[in-house]
Amino acid sequence: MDPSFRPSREQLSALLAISRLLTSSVDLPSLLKLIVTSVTELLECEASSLFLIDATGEQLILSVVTGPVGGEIKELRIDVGEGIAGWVAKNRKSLIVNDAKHDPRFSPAVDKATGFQTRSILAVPLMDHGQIVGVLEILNTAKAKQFDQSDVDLLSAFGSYASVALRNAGLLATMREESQILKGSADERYRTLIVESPRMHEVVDTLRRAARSNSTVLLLGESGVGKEILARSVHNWSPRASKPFVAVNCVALSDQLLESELFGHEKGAFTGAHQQKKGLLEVAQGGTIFLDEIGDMKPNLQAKWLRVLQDREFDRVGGTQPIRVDVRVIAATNQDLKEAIKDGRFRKDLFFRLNVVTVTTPPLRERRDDIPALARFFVGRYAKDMKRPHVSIDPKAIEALRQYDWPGNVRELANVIERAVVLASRDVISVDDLTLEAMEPNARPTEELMDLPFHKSVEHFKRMRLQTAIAKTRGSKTKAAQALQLQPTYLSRLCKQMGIS
Ligand SMILES: Nc1ncnc2c1ncn2[C@@H]1O[C@H](COP(=O)(O)OP(=O)(O)OP(=O)(O)O)[C@@H](O)[C@H]1O
Repeated sequence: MDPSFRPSREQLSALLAISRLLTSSVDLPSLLKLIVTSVTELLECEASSLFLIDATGEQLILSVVTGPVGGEIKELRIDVGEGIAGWVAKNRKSLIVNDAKHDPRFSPAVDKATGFQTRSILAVPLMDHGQIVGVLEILNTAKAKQFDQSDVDLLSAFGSYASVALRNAGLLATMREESQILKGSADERYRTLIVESPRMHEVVDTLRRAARSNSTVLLLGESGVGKEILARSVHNWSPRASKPFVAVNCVALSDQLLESELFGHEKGAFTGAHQQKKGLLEVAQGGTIFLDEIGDMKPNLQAKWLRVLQDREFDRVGGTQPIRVDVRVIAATNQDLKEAIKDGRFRKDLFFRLNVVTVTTPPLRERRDDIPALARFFVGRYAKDMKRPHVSIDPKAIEALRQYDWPGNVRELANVIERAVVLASRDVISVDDLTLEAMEPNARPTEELMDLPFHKSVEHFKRMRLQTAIAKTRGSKTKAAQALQLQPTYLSRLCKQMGIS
């Protein structure tokens, strides 16, 4: 999105409302629908369609369209580079074509599938952490309206919300797509591990040694300290590196879904189980399975995991034949498992099975020597993502980061830097570009929000709603989620992303 884009008041409040709507939708199909219907309304166009990039990154799948044929599109895949959407995906640039029939990039294949007769079209890329995830198109068929730069700006702003909402809802879809899971180990965000402080060197030394064996590893530490990146590193250092790494978040899914995702199911095991399906454990065969937030696993599943850890075998849901697996298990939690055992929430025998190589990653405030290197690393990453290659950070800003307490740890630091890279008006990020105070409950009046730059205002607003709701319920995220009409798991994810502890 063009950083100089200043939406009108009406556009800003429409975008805020849409952002709320999109972030409160938790399942992928309804989110997709919501995206195309709200963008059609916001941009006052006749129709819109959304393509998502497939697991190979080489094709776009037409995922949803508005208009008369909305519900019943035939599956359509186009190559990256083909047609308008393909051009946008390939070049990662928005494109206006006001006379589609005479533009050589236009391909009639999409019109055929959607039933549209496209006259003018505007398409923008949907990006997430520097990677293209899809293309959003709006179009007119009968109307003679020409799209212009103001439409590009508004659609791009909308697109950045849509990408975040897709990232949030994508978790489930990702878990269902085996190829995506396998690709997960190459995820950009987890490729480089920064280690500077003596305490992190100790952690890494222990884990490197453990990586050579098949021992179960238990990673403890506050949210956002880097447990998942360490788990992926253990996998990469181990002899299993060429095999899959499968990450499973134990709180993101309902009990029943988590069980069938993990263990798979036989045909007819429950309503909707039309065919046999492999579970993630089988997908991880020969590799590593990472159980994130294991402290939140329900007792019934804990018992099944105990069997996997003891005997390396399990049954599919509805199955009678035990299946043997060869997987290395890494588990992580930010909970005090000993407390959880005392409260009867966690099985003691499972804890003993997990507690083989146990490593606690210290919070960022206890290893401040990591902060400068991490900050520079994130500046480089986001500068590349935002196509601002000359952005750097002032030593005084680094010092301010060193002094801060980081309740949300490395994730919070990454968020602060991302915001600074997006919003900084000059090429050197200064102390003023860091929104460290934003961690305080913030009650800026709406009027004041309207005067902030676009990204800042939306983020302040979201943060304010979350913090106020959590404060009102004296820290109960479940009650706060109820008050905000969000799923508790989704609220937890939002808090995590924004570094709200
Ligand atoms: N040492 C590090 N070097 C580079 N990036 C890091 C490092 N530590 C954490 N990060 C980045 O910070 C973000 C948060 O880290 P990660 O997801 O591993 O934390 P976590 O402890 O698993 O969090 P949670 O408990 O909330 O799941 C990720 O984007 C990760 O890539």
